[in-house]
Amino acid sequence: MHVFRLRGDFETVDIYSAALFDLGARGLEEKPGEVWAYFPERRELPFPGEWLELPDTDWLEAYKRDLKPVVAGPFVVLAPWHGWSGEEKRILLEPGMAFGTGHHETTRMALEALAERVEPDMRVLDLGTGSGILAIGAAMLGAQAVGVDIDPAVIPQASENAKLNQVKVSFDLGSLDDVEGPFDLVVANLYAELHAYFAPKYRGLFGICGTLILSGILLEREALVREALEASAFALLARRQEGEWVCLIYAAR
Ligand SMILES: C[S@@+](CC[C@H](N)C(=O)[O-])C[C@H]1O[C@@H](n2cnc3c(N)ncnc32)[C@H](O)[C@@H]1O
Repeated sequence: MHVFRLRGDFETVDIYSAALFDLGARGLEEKPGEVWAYFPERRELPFPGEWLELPDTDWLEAYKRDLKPVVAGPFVVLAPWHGWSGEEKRILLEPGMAFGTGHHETTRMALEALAERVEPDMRVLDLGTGSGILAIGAAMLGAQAVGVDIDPAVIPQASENAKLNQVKVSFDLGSLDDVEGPFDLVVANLYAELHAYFAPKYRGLFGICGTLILSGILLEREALVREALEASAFALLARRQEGEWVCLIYAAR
């Protein structure tokens, strides 16, 4: 396993975290005075830091050991070995290499927004599904959920996670040009620039109306997304913020 060490803590490195995951990072871990980004292979990175080599198994074992249950709205996200006595709906995830354990603000806010908007039998698309967590959450709320991702490595993991939770979700390799709408609700935890680029295409995923939940937006790039969405026939319904991260909920009109 290859580790890229960045100076700082989760808070100072947070501005890079979405970009690190997009460039192939499989996990981030805070150490005293630094943050370790785990990569399956070395690559050029546009951030200040240095590479370190680790035996493959160490980080995954340490990561699993330190993983804690996370509550998000009516859900709790658990690893299969966690106990939980609360009333929350349990999303079980086998921690693997895919993004989406519920520990990131962007995933938690998207789950909370889904819980407020999903109704039984809605057709829901999870664009950039990672571990499948959002599609699985939607299916638990009674939706017919579909998840797509451009990373072939995550599709089997998302399918395994759906089985673990005994929900039916179809996961496919691809992106928004590969899905067949219309959907009643689309959730996408990506990043601001991609939401702005996709804005005109998002409208084509819906029929007459629908709900679009956009997460993964850094506060400083919120205006970019809002301008693009408002120019593409979407009306802002609600906004969530946790720290530097924003989640925008739109109505297609
Ligand atoms: C931040 S993770 C979100 C994972 C999960 N949905 C969550 O909320 O935790 C973003 C995911 O989007 C995928 N992705 C990035 N660009 C994409 C694109 N253009 N189309 C589809 N998926 C994409 C990545 O491979 C990654 O799995």
